[in-house]
Amino acid sequence: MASIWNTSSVTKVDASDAFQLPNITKFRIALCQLSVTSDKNLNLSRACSSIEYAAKQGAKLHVLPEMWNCPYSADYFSNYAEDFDNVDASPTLSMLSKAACDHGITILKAKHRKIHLFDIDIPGEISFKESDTFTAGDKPTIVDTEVGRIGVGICHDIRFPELAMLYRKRGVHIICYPAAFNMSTGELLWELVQRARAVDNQLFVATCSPSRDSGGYYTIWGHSTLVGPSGELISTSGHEEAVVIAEIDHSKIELQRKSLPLDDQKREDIYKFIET
Ligand SMILES: NC(=O)CCC(=O)C(=O)O
Repeated sequence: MASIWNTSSVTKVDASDAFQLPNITKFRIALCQLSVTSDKNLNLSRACSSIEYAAKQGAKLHVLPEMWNCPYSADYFSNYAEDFDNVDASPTLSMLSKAACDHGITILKAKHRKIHLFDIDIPGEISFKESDTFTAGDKPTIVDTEVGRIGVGICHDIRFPELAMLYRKRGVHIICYPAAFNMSTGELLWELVQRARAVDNQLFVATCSPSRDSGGYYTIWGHSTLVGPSGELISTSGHEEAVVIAEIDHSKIELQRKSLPLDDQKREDIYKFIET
């Protein structure tokens, strides 16, 4: 399903897309900003320890970075790839599945494939072409959990407001973006795009990045962050390895939408958002 701007028809939203408070209205989220090396087993064991730590802190939702088991560098991608249809043959899925059982948490309810591949060429600064090694996903990912309806995007997906708008229209409470922004675009844009997606759509945005010391040619910006529905920065990390534990209170969404009813103020006589 794709989303586009169009001036002649309206977004199709059914009753199940209306904003509803989830069963748990206040809970802790963990953003596990991991140091990623070329040693995959070490990456898995670090992720496992972070999940354990976060679970002990009472976190109900754990977000891991984009590329947390493999350095963000095209020459590693194919060697580190795993068969996600077979848990036993996948060291990563096996570890996550065990962690879910050990700590009584839910992992792996959906699979999101990055919709917008990161192809960039800033002369003298950075050049990267994901489309040389990856194929883009072709659908949004929405998953209902006890802590709310979650929309997923991966890194570069955050730059596309239409995806976040589509999630908003479908009743999402939190958009999670595992990510790995870089030093060239991170400082100027990373916080800006997160706050923009949150404030425009009046929902929570949670991001999680590897830490800066991660291996590979690409230097990572870090700064995993939780932003609230009025665009406020709730909690963030620096660039080093860290687990950010923060509170999500869904009543903030209701409050923000009551105080500033953007949906009612929209001028759909002038512009309309549709899904195709
Ligand atoms: N891994 C990515 O998609 C990086 C996106 C990024 O840094 C950007 O500026 O966009």
